[in-house]
Amino acid sequence: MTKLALIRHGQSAWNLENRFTGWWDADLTAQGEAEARHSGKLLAEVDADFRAGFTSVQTRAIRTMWLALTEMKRVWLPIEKDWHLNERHYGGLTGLNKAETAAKHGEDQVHVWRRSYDIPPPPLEVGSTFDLSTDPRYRGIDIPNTESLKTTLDRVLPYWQQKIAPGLIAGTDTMIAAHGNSLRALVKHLFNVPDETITGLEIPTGNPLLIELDPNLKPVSVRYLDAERAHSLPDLP
Ligand SMILES: O=C(O)[C@H](O)COP(=O)(O)O
Repeated sequence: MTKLALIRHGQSAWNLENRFTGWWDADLTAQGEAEARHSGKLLAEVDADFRAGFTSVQTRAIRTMWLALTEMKRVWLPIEKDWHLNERHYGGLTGLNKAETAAKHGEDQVHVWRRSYDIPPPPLEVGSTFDLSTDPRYRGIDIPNTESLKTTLDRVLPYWQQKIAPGLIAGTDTMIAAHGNSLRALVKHLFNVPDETITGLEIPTGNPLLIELDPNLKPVSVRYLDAERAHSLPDLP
């Protein structure tokens, strides 16, 4: 069985401040760094031979991968960074405090923006402080101004199929360090989770989700490595 480890980055500065983050490049907090190292310690104990890694182009995911690999003594792994694994773009909500936004627009509206499958938040205004169109890492990329979980899946999936799946089919144990919603999209695909229930899946920061895949990439087992910080798991397909 091939092993796939999905790691949501450790706590970021904006997770701590409870701000909508999306594509904004918030870095890890000291606690986030500790969570990333702990992920690496847990992964080092797994009976696996990780030989490939993928991250987004966002600092918190990249550094989570580095810190985990350092603990695993595997900094030599080839790592591919790609924006297709970025967090879901939070549009015009980027930078706002989640609790203040709920107080202003109501809990129900904020829940729709955060957890509906196909309703995106309002778009980011052109010229906003959080506009990343001049960021060199996105040169030549038609960056979105908002995304739902559905449109996130629409860009994660081709990348998975073209870049990640072939290695897994060939038997390469693989790590992905990414984000709450890009990983949620991937789990939806792998476990055939229906649109209505995927939004209930919460992946904790810095707790690797270890999935064993058969040669058709069908999951045959799934568990969080840190059982004490585990959340509910999707049913096996
Ligand atoms: O982008 C963010 O703010 C978080 O990474 C994920 O946020 P969510 O829990 O609102 O999906």
